[in-house]
Amino acid sequence: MGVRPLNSQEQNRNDTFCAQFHGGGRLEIQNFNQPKQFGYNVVFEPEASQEDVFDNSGMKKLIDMALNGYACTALAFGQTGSGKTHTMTGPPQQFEGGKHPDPDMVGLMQRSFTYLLQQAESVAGNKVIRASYLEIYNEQVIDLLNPNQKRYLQVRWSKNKGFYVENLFVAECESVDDLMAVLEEGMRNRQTGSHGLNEFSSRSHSMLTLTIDTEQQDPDDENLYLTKRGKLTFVDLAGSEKVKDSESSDMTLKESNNINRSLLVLGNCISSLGDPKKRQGHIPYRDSKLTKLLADSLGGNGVTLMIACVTPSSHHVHETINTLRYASRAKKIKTKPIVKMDPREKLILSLKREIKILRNENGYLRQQLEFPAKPKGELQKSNDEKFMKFLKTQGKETNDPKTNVKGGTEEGLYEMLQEYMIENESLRTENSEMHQAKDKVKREQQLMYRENERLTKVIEKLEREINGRSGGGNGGWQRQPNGPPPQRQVNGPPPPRQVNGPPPPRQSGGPPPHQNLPPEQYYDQGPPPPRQGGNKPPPNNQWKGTPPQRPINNRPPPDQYIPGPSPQAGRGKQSTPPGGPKRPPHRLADPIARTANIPPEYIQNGIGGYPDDGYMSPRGRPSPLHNGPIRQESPARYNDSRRSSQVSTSDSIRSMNAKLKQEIYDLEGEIEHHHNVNQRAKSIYGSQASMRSGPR
Ligand SMILES: Nc1ncnc2c1ncn2[C@@H]1O[C@H](COP(=O)(O)OP(=O)(O)OP(=O)(O)O)[C@@H](O)[C@H]1O
Repeated sequence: MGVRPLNSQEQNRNDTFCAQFHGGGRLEIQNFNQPKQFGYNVVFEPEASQEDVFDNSGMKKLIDMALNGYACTALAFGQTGSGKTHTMTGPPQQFEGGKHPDPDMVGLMQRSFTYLLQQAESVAGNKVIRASYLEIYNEQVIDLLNPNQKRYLQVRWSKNKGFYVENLFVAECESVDDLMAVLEEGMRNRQTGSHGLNEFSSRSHSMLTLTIDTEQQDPDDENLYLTKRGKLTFVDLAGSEKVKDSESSDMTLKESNNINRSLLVLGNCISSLGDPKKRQGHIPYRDSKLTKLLADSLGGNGVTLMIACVTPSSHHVHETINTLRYASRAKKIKTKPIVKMDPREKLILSLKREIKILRNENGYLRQQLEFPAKPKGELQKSNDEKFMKFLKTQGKETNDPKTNVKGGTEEGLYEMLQEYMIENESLRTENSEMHQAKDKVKREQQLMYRENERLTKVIEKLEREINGRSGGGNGGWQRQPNGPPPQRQVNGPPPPRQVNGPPPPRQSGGPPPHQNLPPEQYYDQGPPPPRQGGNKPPPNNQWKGTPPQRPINNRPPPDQYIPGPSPQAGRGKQSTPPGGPKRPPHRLADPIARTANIPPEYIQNGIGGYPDDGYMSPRGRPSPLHNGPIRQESPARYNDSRRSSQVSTSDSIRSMNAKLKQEIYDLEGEIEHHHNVNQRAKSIYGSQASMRSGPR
């Protein structure tokens, strides 16, 4: 809010000074002894200098925002002769006849030019400032930088730009002098007139617009430069006037009517925008060219500084109160400022951001699945190169407006956008595959955990069995509370024991060893293989000499199994392999290997967990001691999983699983040994008894 001093006319008329200043933006107007209070952000008293106005109006902040890509507007409004032009440009007389303006009197616009150029220098990257200057006179748009053009300019609307003036001359400005020249040229061409209230009255609304393109480095990508298009518009409205007071002639009467009509529309827009209920409804921007061109500044995504100018004269108190009410309504308007960018660059940026997020996600998933980091793909490389090329072309286009490279750029841009979208899509697909694979691995881990728990129980049961047989004394062994039996050699023979010693006391009435164990707990299908000799003692006449005994120490450990079918009846189609029947592999020996899903070349190469040393388990599957592949399903993973780490959670669970199986295997051997000793002892005992009870 700016209150100018009383002018000579007002002083001569002995008008009273009707404004009182209470500080903190509070202003009181004496309306025929009825005080009216108003509050604003800042109130400039008549003594305030032009510098004070520039420093304290928030103009500097507005310029900084424009440099950062926001659309900003400084707009002066108020009654005719209230000091709008004085505030915006300094005294209007200074532009008369090429006079050199007094530096202390220059207004907000000239000061802003200087500040803008200073600030622009401190911003890194390329900057381009362009200026246009127009006026709306009698509801017609005139280019103030190209006044010879006889035609009035059209106000158009586009989805991207909003309302804009077609064919407006735009001057590129590199220095403060260039900007000053634009201002002076426009001010010279502006429609002014003289009337009863102002000798140099503006008869039109003027708009000087600076577009500020700043090319700045993307904080997320040092190779990426983004162009932000900030806008700074200075609006000096024509003043509202009472035709009676301004003593308008025919010509100025028409001007006054147009001015007042457009200001009325502006007032309607401001009151609708300032009312939260009406704001959601229709705002009558289209009712005047002024409001069309101010639509974005008022209610869109811009930031607007409104400077209401009033005279303190009691003679004009009514207009002053109107202006102050107008300003109070305008103060309530809330806009949503956003950074303006080239829509194509914006799209590229959003795609690039999405790609970055997807790449990060991809990297994270790869880490989780222990795949090696993906090298920069061809598509990705070419996209990045194309984008850099595009930016360079854009730069050339900017520097040389005559060069018509737009067609080529458009084509390249379209192609690049398409490729970005393809890359995006492929990353999305790959990521979703990896998510699925991750879920699968998790499920498999859970299965393994469960199986290990079960195997541990089997082992405990077998241990109990052995301890029961060996009387729980020194002959038996105890599992350490945590972990596998310490003394046992996994691939070696069982601990030494007296093979030919007395049979261990058998639990009376207990079943033979294997009858204690539910075979389905640890065998793949069907019952365990028939033991040589069976569980029952053979008839005496069939057993000659040493009873058949399984050579415990010669029994092949599980990792020496050779490929071959199960010796069980009905299961193996081949004959029993040399070296005696082999135990069938445990049904959980390799619960998750799915050879059917593995591509042949993957197996042939011996990559990805299948050993290529020729070792196979009894049924042609990898040994439980080897890590089997678990992630063959996703084709994207064939190549990547080749160097996958051996220390994954899955692998450690799997190796635990293998150890447990080995233990079970050994324990079974031990039980079998006990069983044989038992049988032998019984047969000896039986033959002695028969000798004792024989015919005397
Ligand atoms: N703060 C001020 N200090 C000194 N003189 C001022 C001040 N404000 C305005 N004036 C003077 O008052 C006169 C009218 O001001 P100005 O032309 O800026 O009014 P305006 O609001 O632009 O009027 P119009 O709407 O008719 O164009 C000018 O001579 C100007 O120098």
